Amino acid sequence: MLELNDTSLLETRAYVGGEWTMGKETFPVHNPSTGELIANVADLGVAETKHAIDSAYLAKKDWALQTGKERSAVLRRWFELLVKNADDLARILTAEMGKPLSEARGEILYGASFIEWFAEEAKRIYGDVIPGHQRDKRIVVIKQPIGVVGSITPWNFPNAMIARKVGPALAVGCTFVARPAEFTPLSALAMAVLAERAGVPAGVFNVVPSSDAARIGKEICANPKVSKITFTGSTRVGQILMEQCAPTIKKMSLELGGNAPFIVFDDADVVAAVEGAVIAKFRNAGQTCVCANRIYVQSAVYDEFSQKLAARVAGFAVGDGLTEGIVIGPMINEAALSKTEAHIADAAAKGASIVTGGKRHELGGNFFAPTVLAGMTSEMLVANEETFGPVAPLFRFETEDEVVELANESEFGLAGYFFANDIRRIWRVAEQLEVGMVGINTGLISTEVAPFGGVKQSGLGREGSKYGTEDYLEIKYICFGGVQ
Ligand SMILES: NC(=O)c1ccc[n+]([C@@H]2O[C@H](COP(=O)([O-])OP(=O)(O)OC[C@H]3O[C@@H](n4cnc5c(N)ncnc54)[C@H](O)[C@@H]3O)[C@@H](O)[C@H]2O)c1
Ligand SMILES: O=C[C@H](O)CS(=O)(=O)O
Repeated sequence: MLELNDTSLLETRAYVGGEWTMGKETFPVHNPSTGELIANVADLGVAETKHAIDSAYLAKKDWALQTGKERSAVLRRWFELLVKNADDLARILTAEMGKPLSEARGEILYGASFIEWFAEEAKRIYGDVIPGHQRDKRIVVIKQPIGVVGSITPWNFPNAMIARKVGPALAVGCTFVARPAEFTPLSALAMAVLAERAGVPAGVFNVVPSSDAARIGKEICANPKVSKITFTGSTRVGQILMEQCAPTIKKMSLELGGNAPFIVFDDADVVAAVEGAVIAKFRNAGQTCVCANRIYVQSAVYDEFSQKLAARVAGFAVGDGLTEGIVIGPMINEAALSKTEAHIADAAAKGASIVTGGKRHELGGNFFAPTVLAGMTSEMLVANEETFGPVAPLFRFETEDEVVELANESEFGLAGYFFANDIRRIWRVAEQLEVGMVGINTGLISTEVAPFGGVKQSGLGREGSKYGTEDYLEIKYICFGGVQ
């Protein structure tokens, strides 16, 4: 049993229209570290999902009529409760997702920071006054909430990926129906417990756990009362959702897959680059959308970098995320392990060498040994697909032009990183990388104050920052005639 200060945060019922309901069915949630059953959670179907959407639709008028300051106060209270309960929320998150407790607590505070940020932005949704085009005309532009937002989110950051969406949505006056990943619904339900305590009105925030992602997703995409879909997950599912939203022309925000290049130039601080690679690659056991997926190292520093990185990786403590000092927790499931194995096998078959790791961990279960591969080439699966596991593939390169071309050889464009000190090179490479976000001499770029998002097939729109409300607003142009 999970040791919580407030056991009421381990909620297994769905939250719809301000009511907690167990529905007719349940589905199990297991701990990926131990395989143990954590809880059986309400398994809502299409009818209940429709009811949640109806509840959000009914609630949207009054919520939008509240002032930004009134909505801000509610979000601020929610933020304060999320922080106050961070330890319990982190334990729930680690239990259902597996990441080390320190990372889970970091995610809770990161997620809360979006609620805090958009509590502030709620008061600053400005319009425009535009000089009239004719003497008797006066032009005003106002911004209004889009309406009901449907949200579908992944298991790897089960708190922050919802917070990054529900924060701006509620701030501007939208209402929200969240369908969390089937592996990790408990974090979303705990957020709903605290939202209710914070005074979020009934129907404004709804959580619809379900084991049938495709069926519930179809309802959310097709329902005409839903005005917008915000999705975080794989590019493959993002494409499905785009097709399903076409008949009703829904607005969409998509935070999709990545294949981040991580480049170490010969003028880099190699020790700093190793630490940057550790965080950019192995955070959440590599199960992060902005993880370094390809590590390019210029020849002159290749041997030093690979030796230092391998030594750090070989020393990682692997185990249950609830255990103090663990750096690498379990992968989410067998499919994740198999994909990681397949990428390593493909690389080895094409000439790569395993510097450390390279196989399932001796702990068994969902644990995988943190891995460094050398001698990588562009023909390998790892170069072209998102591994989403604790594998650091090293590619050697000679020139700046060569590595920029290699880095951009991907249909993905979420994040990219490089370590260098020549300011002219830094500007050249930062401007040329075909990504939405660039980390220079750092492996950790995620923050609520900056616009998070990608280009190419990594998504549409931005989350966080002053730009984060735009995706939840409609612009209305009002023309006053006859003014003389
Ligand atoms: N860009 C970002 O901010 C970001 C953040 C986290 C994860 N991701 C990406 O997400 C992927 C890993 O997460 P995942 O395995 O949960 O991705 P996924 O696309 O398999 O699942 C994401 C969510 O969509 C649901 N889903 C799956 N099939 C669906 C369907 N047909 N219709 C409706 N919903 C469906 C899942 O149940 C889950 O809740 C990686 O590609 C990663 O890069 C991106
Ligand atoms: O998986 C990617 C998420 O966006 C996590 S983070 O925002 O990079 O921390």
